[in-house]
Amino acid sequence: MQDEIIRYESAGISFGRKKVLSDFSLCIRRGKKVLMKGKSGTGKSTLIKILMGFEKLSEGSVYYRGKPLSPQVAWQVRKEVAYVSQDTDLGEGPVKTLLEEVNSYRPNREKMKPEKLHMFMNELELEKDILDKNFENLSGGEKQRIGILIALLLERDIFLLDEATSALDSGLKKKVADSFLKQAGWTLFIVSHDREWESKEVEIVEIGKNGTDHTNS
Ligand SMILES: Nc1ncnc2c1ncn2[C@@H]1O[C@H](COP(=O)(O)OP(=O)(O)OP(=O)(O)O)[C@@H](O)[C@H]1O
Repeated sequence: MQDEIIRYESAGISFGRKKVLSDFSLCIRRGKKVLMKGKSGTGKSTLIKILMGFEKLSEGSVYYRGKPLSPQVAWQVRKEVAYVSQDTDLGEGPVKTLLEEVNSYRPNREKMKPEKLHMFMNELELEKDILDKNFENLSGGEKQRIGILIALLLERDIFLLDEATSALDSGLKKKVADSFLKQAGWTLFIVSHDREWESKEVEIVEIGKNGTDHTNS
């Protein structure tokens, strides 16, 4: 299908002898919002890392825009998709400098418009003076919001959000979730334990304890 963005087919994940997930199938089409829920350790984060090329499937297949994942396709994913990981670690240095560094990667160049920066900072309730602070010294919730800020500044329309709001207070979780969910054109693959993501726009996929097997396609 032309509008297919991500598809797992009978995917299985093992680490050594430990089977984490088996026979998992899921298709995410353009504009869909999918929330993956399930107990800790069921392989949710790993499924996302596989798309980025950070981990590999042990069984089955994964496709991006209809193409089986290969190192080249994983590279395409990294250029086209905004990924917010569970713990945003950008190292040390002033936030402003880190944002400029992100901007220096060729595919993202000229994307960081100051007016956008201020609009997104406002939405994320980030004060201007955070730009001069050392990233390392920020709170967990502030680091998380900088991760989301970067994802938004990249102006992409496919997002992989791995516990992107876990350290935020409930009001802010809701605000962030709503601002992502209202974008009809965005494709969202969300891993979260936060209830704030559960809304009518979202398809919920439950992953079982021993690797369940969700098929929606
Ligand atoms: N590189 C790795 N090497 C060995 N084991 C790993 C590796 N990555 C993940 N695991 C293990 O695989 C299991 C699944 O991890 P994963 O982070 O994908 O789970 P999760 O469903 O996202 O959990 P949580 O909800 O706690 O974030 C865990 O038991 C984890 O310890």
